[in-house]
Amino acid sequence: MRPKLCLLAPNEDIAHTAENVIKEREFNCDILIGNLKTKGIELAKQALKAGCEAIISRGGTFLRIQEEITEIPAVQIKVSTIDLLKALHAASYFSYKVGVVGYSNTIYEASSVGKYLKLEIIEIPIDSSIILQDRLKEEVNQGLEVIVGDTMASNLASNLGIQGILIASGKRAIYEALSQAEDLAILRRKEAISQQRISTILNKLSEGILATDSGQRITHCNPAAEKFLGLSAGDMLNKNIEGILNGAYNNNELITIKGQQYILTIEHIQDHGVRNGEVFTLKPVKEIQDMETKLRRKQHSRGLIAKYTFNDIVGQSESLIQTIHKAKRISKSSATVLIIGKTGVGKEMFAQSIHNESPRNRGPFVAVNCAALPESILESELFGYVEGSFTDANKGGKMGLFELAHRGTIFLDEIGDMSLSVQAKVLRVIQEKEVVRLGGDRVIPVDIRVIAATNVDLWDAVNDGRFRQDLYYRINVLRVDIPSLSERGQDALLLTEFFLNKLNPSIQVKEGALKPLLDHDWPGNVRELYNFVEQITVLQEDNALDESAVRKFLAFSVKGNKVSNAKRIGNFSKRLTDEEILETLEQCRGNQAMTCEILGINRSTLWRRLKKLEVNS
Ligand SMILES: Nc1ncnc2c1ncn2[C@@H]1O[C@H](COP(=O)(O)OP(=O)(O)OP(=O)(O)O)[C@@H](O)[C@H]1O
Repeated sequence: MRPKLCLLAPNEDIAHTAENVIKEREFNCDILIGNLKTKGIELAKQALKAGCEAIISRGGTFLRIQEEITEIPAVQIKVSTIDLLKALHAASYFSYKVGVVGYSNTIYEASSVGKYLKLEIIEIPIDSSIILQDRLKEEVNQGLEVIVGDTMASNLASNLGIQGILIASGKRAIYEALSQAEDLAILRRKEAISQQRISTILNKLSEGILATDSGQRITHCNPAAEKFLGLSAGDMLNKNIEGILNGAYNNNELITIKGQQYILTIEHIQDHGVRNGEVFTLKPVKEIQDMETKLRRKQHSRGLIAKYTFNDIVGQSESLIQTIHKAKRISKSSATVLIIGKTGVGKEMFAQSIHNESPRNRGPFVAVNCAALPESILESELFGYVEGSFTDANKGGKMGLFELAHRGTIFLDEIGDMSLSVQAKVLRVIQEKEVVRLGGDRVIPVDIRVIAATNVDLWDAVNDGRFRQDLYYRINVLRVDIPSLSERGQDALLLTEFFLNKLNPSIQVKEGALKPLLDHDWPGNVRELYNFVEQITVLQEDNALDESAVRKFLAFSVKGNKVSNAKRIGNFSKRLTDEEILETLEQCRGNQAMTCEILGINRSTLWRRLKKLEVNS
C-alpha cells in the first residue's frame, strides 16, 4: 500500500495543479487548502492524527510544519526555475527592479535568471515575517514597486501597496515534492520496523543498556537499566549520564548501584569516523557468577554435590555430639578447615556436612583423595592444564579441580600424602586464591573454601620434612578432631542398627545380641563396621540375629581382617592354604567378591586357585 500523503496547498490554483498530478501518478494523497494565515498548521496536525505519513507544503508554511510536526517527514514544494522565470517575467511588466522574497535556493536562482531578463534583482531572504516586513518597507522607501514570492510575500506586498506576484508551483515541482515525500515515508516505515526490532531486543536483554549522544545526554535506555538504577525512562532521557551513574566511570569497571555490583562496559558510537556518543552496558555480577558456576559444572561430568548433612551422622555419644557442634559453628565461616581422624571415622561425611551447612552450599563440592593418585596425575587433576602442555594433554586443555570448586568447597583428603612440590602449589592457591594451569600463564581467580583431612599426625610429618610447615599453618586454622569409633560409647550399636535397617530391614535383632560389638576396638572405624554389617546381611541364614551369631561373625571378621592385613605385608596369596580358601568361600556361601575381600586377594588369583582345585566357579 502506497504511503498516505497530505499536500497543503496555499491556494486553489496550486491545489488544482496538485490534483492533476495526484490523479495522473496515482499518489495516495489528500489535498488541503491553507497557509500560515488560514490555520494551515492546524490542518496539518489533523492530517497527522488521521494517519498521514508525510506532509507536502510550501514556503513559510513548510518552515512552520517542519518545526512543529516532527513525527513525520515534511517536504517542501521547491520553486522550479521555470516557475521562477514565469513570475519574474510577469513582474518585469511592472518594473525592471524586482524584489525576490524567498529562501536561499530561490533567491540564488532568481539572481541568475533575472540577468537573462535584464532585471535588477533585490534579494530579500526570509528569516522571520517581522524582519521581512521591515526589510520590505525599507526597499519600498527606496523605490521598489514589485516583488515576487510565496503567499506570505504577496500578502505583505498588498499591505504595503505595491505589486505582489505569486510564484506558482507547476506540475513538475509538485510531482517532485510528492515523490520525495513518498520515498521519505517509505523510509520512515522501514526505520520504524527496524526501530521496533531494536527496542524489542533491548527490552528483552537482561543487561542494562544506556546510550548517550555526543553531549553525554541519555538518548536510549532499556527496562533492565530502569530496574537496576531504580529510575524510569522519563527520569533518565536527556539527562547527563554522569549524574545517573553517580560520577566517574571507566570501561570494564566494577560499579555498585543500590548495593548490587555490576560490570560496566562502554562502547563508542562512531558516525563516519566521528565519535558520536556511547553505549553503556551494565551486567549484574551475580548473573555472571551464576552463569560461570553453571558452566563450570556443565563442563565436568562428575557429580559435584555433597550428599551428607549433619543430620545423616548417626551417633549420640558425647564426644560425637561435641564434634558436630564445633563443626556446625565452623561451617559459617569461610576459613580453611583441617579434619583429623583415623581411617573410616567419617571425615568426608563431616566435610560434606560442613559444606552443606555453609553459605556456599549452592556451589560445588569437589573431593580429591591425595593418596590415591600418583604425583603427576594429582597435579594435573588439581590445577588443570593448557592444550599441548604434555603429550597426552586433551585438546582444548582441561579445567582443574580447584577451578571446578569455584564458589564452593574443595575437600583434600589425606593431604599428608601429597608430595612437597604439589604442596607448594596448593599453598599458592590457598594464599593467592588463584590458579595457573600447567603449561599456561593465565592467572585464573578462584573463590574456594578448602577442607583438608588427615589420618596421620601432620606435625610429625612437618618435623620429618615431609610436610611444609607454612602449609600446615595455613590449613590448621579451624580444626575438627573426629573421635574414633571406640571412643564413642554405644554409637557402634546405633550404627549397626542403622546399617542393618538400611541393608536388610527384615533382619530382627534379638535383645542384647549386639553387646559383643562394644568389646571390639574397630580399627577401621565406621567403614569397618559397615562392612561387618554387610557381611551379616549376606551370610545370616535366618532373619533373627542373636548374640552367638554376632560373636561368630565377629570372629570371622577379625580373622578376615588379619588375613587382609597380612596380605599387605607380602605375597600372601601363595601362602594361603587350599583349605583356607575353600572354607572362606563356603562361609561366604559362594560369594566370590566377598571371599576375595576377606582373603585380601584379587578375583583372578581366586579364579586361578579354584581352577587348580577344579572347583566350578
Ligand atoms: N556417624 C556416621 N553415621 C553414618 N554413617 C557414617 C558415619 N560415619 C561414617 N559413616 C559412613 O562410613 C563410611 C566412611 O566414612 P568416610 O568416608 O566419611 O570416612 P573417612 O574418615 O573420610 O575415611 P578415610 O579416612 O578412609 O578417607 C561412609 O560410607 C560414611 O557414610
